Amino acid sequence: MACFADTPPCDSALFCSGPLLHAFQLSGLFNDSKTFVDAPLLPGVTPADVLGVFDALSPSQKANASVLHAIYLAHYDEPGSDLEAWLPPDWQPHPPLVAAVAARSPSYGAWAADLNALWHTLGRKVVADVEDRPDAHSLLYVPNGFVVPGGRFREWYNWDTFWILRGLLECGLTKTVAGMLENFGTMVETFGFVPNGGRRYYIDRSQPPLFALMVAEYYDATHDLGLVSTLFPLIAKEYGWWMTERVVTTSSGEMLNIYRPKVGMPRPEGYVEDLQHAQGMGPVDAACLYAQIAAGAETGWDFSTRWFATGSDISSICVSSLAPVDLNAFLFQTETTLARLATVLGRSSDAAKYAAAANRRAQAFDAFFWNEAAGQYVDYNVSAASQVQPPHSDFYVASMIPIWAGLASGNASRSAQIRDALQGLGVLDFAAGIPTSLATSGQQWDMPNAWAPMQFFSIYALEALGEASLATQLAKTWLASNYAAYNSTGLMWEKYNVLKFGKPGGGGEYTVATGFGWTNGVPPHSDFYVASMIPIWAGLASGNASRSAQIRDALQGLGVLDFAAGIPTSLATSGQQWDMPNAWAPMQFFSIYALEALGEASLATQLAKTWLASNYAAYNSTGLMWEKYNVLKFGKPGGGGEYTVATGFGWTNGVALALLRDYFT
Ligand SMILES: OC[C@H]1O[C@H](O[C@H]2O[C@H](CO)[C@@H](O)[C@H](O)[C@H]2O)[C@H](O)[C@@H](O)[C@@H]1O
Repeated sequence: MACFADTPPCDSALFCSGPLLHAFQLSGLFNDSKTFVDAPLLPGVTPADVLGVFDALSPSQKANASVLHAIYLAHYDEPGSDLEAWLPPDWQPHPPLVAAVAARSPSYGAWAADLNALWHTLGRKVVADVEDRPDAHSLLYVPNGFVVPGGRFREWYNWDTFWILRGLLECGLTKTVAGMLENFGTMVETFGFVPNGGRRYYIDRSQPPLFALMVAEYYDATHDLGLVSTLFPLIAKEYGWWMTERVVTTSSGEMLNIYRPKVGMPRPEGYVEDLQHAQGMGPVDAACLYAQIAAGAETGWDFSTRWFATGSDISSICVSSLAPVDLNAFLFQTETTLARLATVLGRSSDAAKYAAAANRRAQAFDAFFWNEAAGQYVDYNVSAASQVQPPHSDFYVASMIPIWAGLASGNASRSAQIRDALQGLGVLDFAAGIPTSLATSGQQWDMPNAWAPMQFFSIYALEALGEASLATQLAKTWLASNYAAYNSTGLMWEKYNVLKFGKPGGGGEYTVATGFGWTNGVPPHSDFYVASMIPIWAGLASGNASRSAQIRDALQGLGVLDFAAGIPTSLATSGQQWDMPNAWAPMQFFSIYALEALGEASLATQLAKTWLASNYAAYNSTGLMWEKYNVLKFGKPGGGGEYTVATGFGWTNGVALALLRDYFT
């Protein structure tokens, strides 16, 4: 197994490795390891400034959370403040798809209209400061606006973008798609590949390669040969990267692809978790483990028993010795697509070269990945020179991906065998979609989670098998479950529970996110309006423990309790005063006592203290109490709307006095 001791994910002493990162991540100041590494430096602050202040601390100060918190407040801006809300310029309120769906089902038509409004909520652009001061940000600069997944995933993601682009194209946003493809082109120019996501802490690894397929989707929707001919050398370059940096040669001489980032340190965005996984290990074993954890993230399946040698023990993760069935199917599709685009562009020798590569890979699929006894395509263990005997689950949904890629097409007996195997395993019989695996491990890429991209592959795989009615049934079940969850929560979710119709999934390192790019939908403008706290303050959820926990999880998933200066009015940046980034005193009041009513006293205390501290900082620097405050900028007044922000200020003072009584006496 490859190990790369002392190799950091990137060369930043703020965002990727080093004593400062270590101290802050272990300080307990952040609920999620990703928060700290998403915070840029304030304007005027340089990496040398903050590193200098940190280096001058004594060892005990470096371990003191209050000291670190003060340094954080003085030097760092809000996580995500270097991304601005961006409305795609080609967005249209009534795309033809919505009318077509509405004609068959008015309720799904209304839902599709809401999904089209996704692009309002999830559109982002990188602010100019990221280009001007790249070392002050973990965000990577890209020139064009893009669409993010949502929740804690504030930046673009590599393979998520394939489904986001599909949705954008369905809604007619071809210019936006062109811009996002150009962004990826700049990534390949810089790094040789598209990284995992738009942060420098992701540049040590990629994700399942779908860039060529994204370009093909765009070409099929627009026939814009100009952009395709610009991007062709870049998708070819990225394919070359996979064929040199992520390849092994088997003892019989075939080249198979693997996931293998060259890193030997914890993931900055999963720092605390990775240190915990390596607890008790010596430095060499720990470095090997970090490489395998990063490889797990590169698979997009982070994490799953699919990669574990023992049970559900993540410390036994061993990814790089496997040639994953889905990665090799994606590269088969990449080769096929490169051949097709080369033909369209009149590059006949390239077309022949990539068609030959696809042909070789199709043969390798039969030799290495097809398991006759199981009636499935399975991962191949290159180190052991044998197919993986599923240690934990008789089924991983990755086995559907070669079928989607067309590798079983035209083979009637194999198609029937696969269908029988799927029916025998019962994986098409679940209440809410096809499961990720049959192993219940607590990891997010296992039972009971069902992910949108895996439904997509499975539905089109069933079509490719000639099983149209099974495909339709799975599509309908999935949509019905998404719709039920949307109706009851007003949200689209990152993943769903395959056992519980209409319920979100869970497990893994972070609270299930909402948004959500690849699931394709959100409510019209904002995932959250603070008015939703008022029924809770009024006691309408009191005494209902499961609903209270669900509300808390939703608030945490949305990240609305993580802002620098209180709870925001909404997540929509509209320029109106009752929207982001404004925080109003009465809404803090309702929210704080709503959290108490949920039984979340420590969250309530934290919000009360944050709000009072921000009021107090503003008072200290301006001598004034303000009508509203900026939730992104600690100690600063708010703005927007029809008039200049007022001072005085009646209800701000009343709320402050009430909170001082309840939380400071
Ligand atoms: O912070 C933990 C991990 O989060 C990401 O992985 C998950 O979300 C991605 C965005 O939707 C998705 O592409 C991936 O398949 C999910 O497992 C991130 O990509 C990981 O690198 C990161 O360690």
